[in-house]
Amino acid sequence: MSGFLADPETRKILRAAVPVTIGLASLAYLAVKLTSKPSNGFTADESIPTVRLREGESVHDIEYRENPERFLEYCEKTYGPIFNIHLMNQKLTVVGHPYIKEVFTNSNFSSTDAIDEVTGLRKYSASIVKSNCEIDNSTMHELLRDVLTPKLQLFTERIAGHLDLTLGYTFGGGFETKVVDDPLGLVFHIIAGTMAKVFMGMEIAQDPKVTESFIFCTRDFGQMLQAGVPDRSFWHMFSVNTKYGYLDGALNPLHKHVQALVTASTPVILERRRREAECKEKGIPYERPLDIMQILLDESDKYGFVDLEDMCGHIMLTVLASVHTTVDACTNMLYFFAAYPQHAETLYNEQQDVLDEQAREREKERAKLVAKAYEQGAAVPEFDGTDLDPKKDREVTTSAIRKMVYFDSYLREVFRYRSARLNLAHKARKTVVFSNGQYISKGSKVIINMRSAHYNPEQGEDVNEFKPFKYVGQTAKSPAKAATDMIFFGMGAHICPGRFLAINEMKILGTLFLQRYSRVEFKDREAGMRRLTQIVGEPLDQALILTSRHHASTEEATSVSTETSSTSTTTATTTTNSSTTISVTLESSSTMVIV
Ligand code: HEM
Repeated sequence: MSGFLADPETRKILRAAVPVTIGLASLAYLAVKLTSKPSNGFTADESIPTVRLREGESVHDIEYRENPERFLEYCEKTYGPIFNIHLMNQKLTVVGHPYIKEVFTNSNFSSTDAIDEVTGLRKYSASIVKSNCEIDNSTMHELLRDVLTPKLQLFTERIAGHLDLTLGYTFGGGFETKVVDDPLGLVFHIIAGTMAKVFMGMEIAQDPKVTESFIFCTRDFGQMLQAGVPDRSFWHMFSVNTKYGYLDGALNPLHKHVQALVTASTPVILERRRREAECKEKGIPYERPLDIMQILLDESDKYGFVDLEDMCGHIMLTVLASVHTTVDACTNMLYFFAAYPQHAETLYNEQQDVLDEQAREREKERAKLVAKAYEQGAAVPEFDGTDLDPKKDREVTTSAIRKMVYFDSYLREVFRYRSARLNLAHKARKTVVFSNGQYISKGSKVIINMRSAHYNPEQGEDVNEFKPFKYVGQTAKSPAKAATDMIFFGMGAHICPGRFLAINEMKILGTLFLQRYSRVEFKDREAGMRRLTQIVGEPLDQALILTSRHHASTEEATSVSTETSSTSTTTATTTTNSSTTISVTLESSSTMVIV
């Protein structure tokens, strides 16, 4: 797998792909950014003010791009919570606090309609599934919400294991200082592999083609959706639609990714079926593999999946919604580590306390069992290879992750702080009247002013400051909880059903990352700080410098050279903050540039 990423051609493609890759959430952004189709026009409600254009400008794009947060703040102050703007070739009504909830919770507003209008998304996605094709079908939402999320804790060990392993070979062994030029590309690789294991299962995900599809399907889909954008001629659109949309979508590039999943899964699923039948025959319980593929198999009657290809099509659609968004959120989290190192250190201290406590509890358990055996005159129990194996004492477990309440608060604040722009367009299927009497006429589009929810002065005086631990101890303010002051994952019937998985992955990745690196810095701090509030889908292209925890305790740590030195391998023993002695293998003693 690391070989796959090390291939320079692949890395080039990946880097080029990243700015245009899309997940469902960023589709909304692209939908307004990339369209060449004329907008249907503003709502007919003339009481909604249209923001005045600057002299010599015919749209609001330049002013918005110059400083989105400042532009929105000015508009809110001047025009109130609801106003019209002409942005990205669209006539949009911006809806801000306190009316945002009325968009998310009214089924006559559809974000998929808004995306579909400018990308033709539905045609392409419907062509890779055979069941559940009707508009607004919520099969995957229900499956993720009702079946995956309750089982999420069972995935922690697998996620942690994979992340730990891949962090090692993508970001490096973890004990050198490095310049990572393309953190997004590396996180893409790490998260796509993790998702492949959660979605497809351990055996199927071993096939490198599966992870490749998890990485590249989003890029291919994004490129396809943009295919008709620059040229609006009838014949151009005709050829684009023929290629991708009609002929049953035969040339839809998602098909090859679905086929890759089908090919990798077929022998494994047949074997699972065989084992299940065998267990039934022998009257012994069948231990169901833990992955979304198995969930789909088990629920196929309920949800009407037709065959394996259909299931892989459904998985592929979920991959489009999940991988890029999670990669983006994880990379953005690393940027916050770089922007506010003092807070990252607080997170590290919290994890060490939690893991120390876990280790002490496990030690107590072992001592109890030994004492009992001693009392009973039995042999002293061996713990190696059992659940209480001392080697597992400091593993990142579900209960450890749950106890990291500073991390929960941190993530919520990252989500709040970063989302300060316009996002998530919705189209009105019928005329919708807001509680203040203003209305959006049928066919018009609204876009959510995330800033007005997340930077609302009602949240406290310091909304412009990043205060990551202000929610500690407030269970109602968990990062997954939607509220009028937290709409990072949307709200209402379509709220992101994968948010618990995404947050789990972020906490595990963050924990393992901070175990390895004591310092994360931007190569170009000024440019990096500007990336903190990028919305999902905009490029996160700032290089990071990582200093290993071990390295930080040596003199070399103070200087970061740009040269690559020859590698020497030494085995050493070091002591962590938690006073646990561990053996480490040190490779290369100075800076490496990962390209
Ligand atoms: C940090 C990562 C993620 C972010 C920021 C994110 C964000 C979002 C947002 C904003 C929406 C639209 C909500 C709305 O319209 O109200 C959404 C929908 C969705 N997300 Fe996520 N998401 C993430 C991760 C995931 C993951 C890991 C999965 C799957 C395991 C997933 C599956 C979905 C699905 C299926 C929908 C469509 C829900 C519907 O229309 O009913 N997402 N996501």
